[in-house]
Amino acid sequence: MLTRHRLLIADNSIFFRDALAQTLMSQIQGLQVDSVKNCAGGKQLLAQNQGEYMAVISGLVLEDAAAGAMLDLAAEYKIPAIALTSSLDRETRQLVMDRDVIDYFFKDQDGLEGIISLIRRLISNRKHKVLVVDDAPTYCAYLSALLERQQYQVVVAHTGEQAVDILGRRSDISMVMMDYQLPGMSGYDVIRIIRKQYSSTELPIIGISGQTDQQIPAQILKCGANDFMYKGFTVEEFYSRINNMMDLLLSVRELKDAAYKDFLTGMPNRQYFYPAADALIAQLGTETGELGFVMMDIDFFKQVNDRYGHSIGDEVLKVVANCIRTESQRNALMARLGGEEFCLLTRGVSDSDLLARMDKLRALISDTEIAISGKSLKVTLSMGICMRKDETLEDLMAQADQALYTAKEDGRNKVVVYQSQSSF
Ligand SMILES: Nc1nc2c(ncn2[C@@H]2O[C@H](COP(=O)(O)OP(=O)(O)OP(=O)(O)O)[C@@H](O)[C@H]2O)c(=O)[nH]1
Repeated sequence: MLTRHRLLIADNSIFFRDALAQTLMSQIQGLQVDSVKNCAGGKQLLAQNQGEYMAVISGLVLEDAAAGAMLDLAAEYKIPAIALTSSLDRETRQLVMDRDVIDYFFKDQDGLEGIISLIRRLISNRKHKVLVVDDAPTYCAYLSALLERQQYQVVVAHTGEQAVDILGRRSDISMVMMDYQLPGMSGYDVIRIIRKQYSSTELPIIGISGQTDQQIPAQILKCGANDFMYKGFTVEEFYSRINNMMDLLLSVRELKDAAYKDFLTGMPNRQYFYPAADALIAQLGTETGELGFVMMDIDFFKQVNDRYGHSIGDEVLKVVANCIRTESQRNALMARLGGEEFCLLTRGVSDSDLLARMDKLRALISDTEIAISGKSLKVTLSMGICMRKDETLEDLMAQADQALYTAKEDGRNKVVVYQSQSSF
């Protein structure tokens, strides 16, 4: 479902207002923009639509109010404010920075592009949690307020032990801001512990220090932090460093997605699957937990391509992948191994449960009417299952493959469980 976001623009120039609103709406999906020419109009909309606006973009000077009035109004409603200005002399810059604005832009083409990327960033920031680690509650509150103004979600820890505990329990933290001087476990120790679990591109850490000792940044960076700031930073420096770090994180995630996700179905690909499956099997170690491997293959898929064309074949692959995803999500590692072949590795699912779930999936696919470009078709899926303990991935796959071969030989649209020679 598309999430909707709403913005308020206030500016004297109808030309700039309209250009900005149109460009933003055309470039950012799901964005709704209201625009007003003065502070009175802005005041009315803010009162009418409380809790609706993700940001206010306002000219510094509006025709009916003192300079910066609309930005102050946005701050009263706790809405991030972005200033528009035609000049940036020392006095104007001070006027902007004295307010709770998250950024300022010139009213020109560069400014327009800057605003678009900032709004995109704010929308993206909403999905990210930053862990702030500082023993001083007032400083924690200050950092949290700065981060929340950029729409980040904030999680707070007051000691190193708390930070380690939070990161051990939840993997949804995107970045850590860490004061190095903490009671008990030091910031250095915490960073070293974090780095054993997460690399610097998986979880960026920005070290912070209230002391001006020049040894501190070097030591923090050597322990594994990505960046460092002294507590006397300016707001612009703070946002630049945070945003640079978030850009790095997102670029790495994009690269990983491109390398490990099948571009057609969005499922993990074989490059992702093999090491992840090896790790899952190794984790099992001496534990006595059931391990199941399912090899799946769409029946007569060549005929689908031959009869309906390759692009419809692609759509069929997506539909089948979605069925596999929704029916197999619990305790499973799944992948598109290639072509019309998918696989599933389960852990801790009993033999009878796995067989029942796979048969339900088989029935779901054979019953699904796939409607594409005015055509309607059905496909079936054959599956081979191997349910064993103490097997290597290679053995599991070979045995499931053998069972899949039997399912195809027996007429397809079947789930066959591998039987070892000794059980005959
Ligand atoms: N549309 C589409 N077709 C693909 C893709 N990858 C592989 N194929 C096709 O999948 C078909 C697989 O055909 P076969 O291996 O002969 O198997 P089958 O027709 O499914 O027959 P059985 O497996 O024996 O039931 C080939 O025609 C491939 O070209 C893809 O990404 N998109």
